[in-house]
Amino acid sequence: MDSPPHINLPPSLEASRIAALPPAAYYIADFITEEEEEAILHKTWPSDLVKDTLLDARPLPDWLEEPVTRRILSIPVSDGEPHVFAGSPHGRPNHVLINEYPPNTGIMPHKDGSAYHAVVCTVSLGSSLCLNLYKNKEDGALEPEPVWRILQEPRSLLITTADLYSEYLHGIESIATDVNVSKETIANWDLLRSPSLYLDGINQRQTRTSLTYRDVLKVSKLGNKLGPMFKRP
Ligand SMILES: O=C(O)CCC(=O)C(=O)O
Ligand SMILES: [Fe+2]
Repeated sequence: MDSPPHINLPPSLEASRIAALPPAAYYIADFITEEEEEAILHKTWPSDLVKDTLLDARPLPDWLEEPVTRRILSIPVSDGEPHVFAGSPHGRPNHVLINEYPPNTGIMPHKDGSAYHAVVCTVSLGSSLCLNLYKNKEDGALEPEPVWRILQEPRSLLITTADLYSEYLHGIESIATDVNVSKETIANWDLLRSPSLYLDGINQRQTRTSLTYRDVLKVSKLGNKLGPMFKRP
């Protein structure tokens, strides 16, 4: 499970595409090192007053830009193409949401809405858990079972875009153990760092912290209009 001391990023996101999902989602298991994970977790301790709050600092502090933003911007979507934020209004993420999920903590199925450009980059720290993707029935009600599940390992980067952003909902179950974890049920199984950890079908959760990088379209209205939405459930 040790992460490499140096990170070898894929030559393009295409190499990390989650083929089972509609275009397009990408998963890079080793996006940061254990040392970088530790350093970021240290920064998000409550003393730094950023946990579970909207970080509304511009520009983003160095420890959120380096290494994560720099690496995101360094990977072309495919050969000869620019990075995944090239088409976004600010050309880069300008906003990071930090969420903490102790065991038995989740987030209700939801869509992220029109405040953001439709590219979401999530770095996971500390523990693995499953992100569920849901769709609405014809009548608008939520299908109770997820259509797909993505297992997010610590130090991984997950990128979701396009229809996955606008047409599907995402959520995390409030459970302590993810069950039925297998090649058949996990969309990104072939891209996992350590699939052998889940051969019994079980992921025992520990506290997972996520950093969600997005481009907020209208930065100036952020404080007034969006602030209260970002409290954790
Ligand atoms: O923590 C995550 O991976 C998801 C968070 C999320 O969906 C959100 O904050 O909108
Ligand atoms: Fe979300």
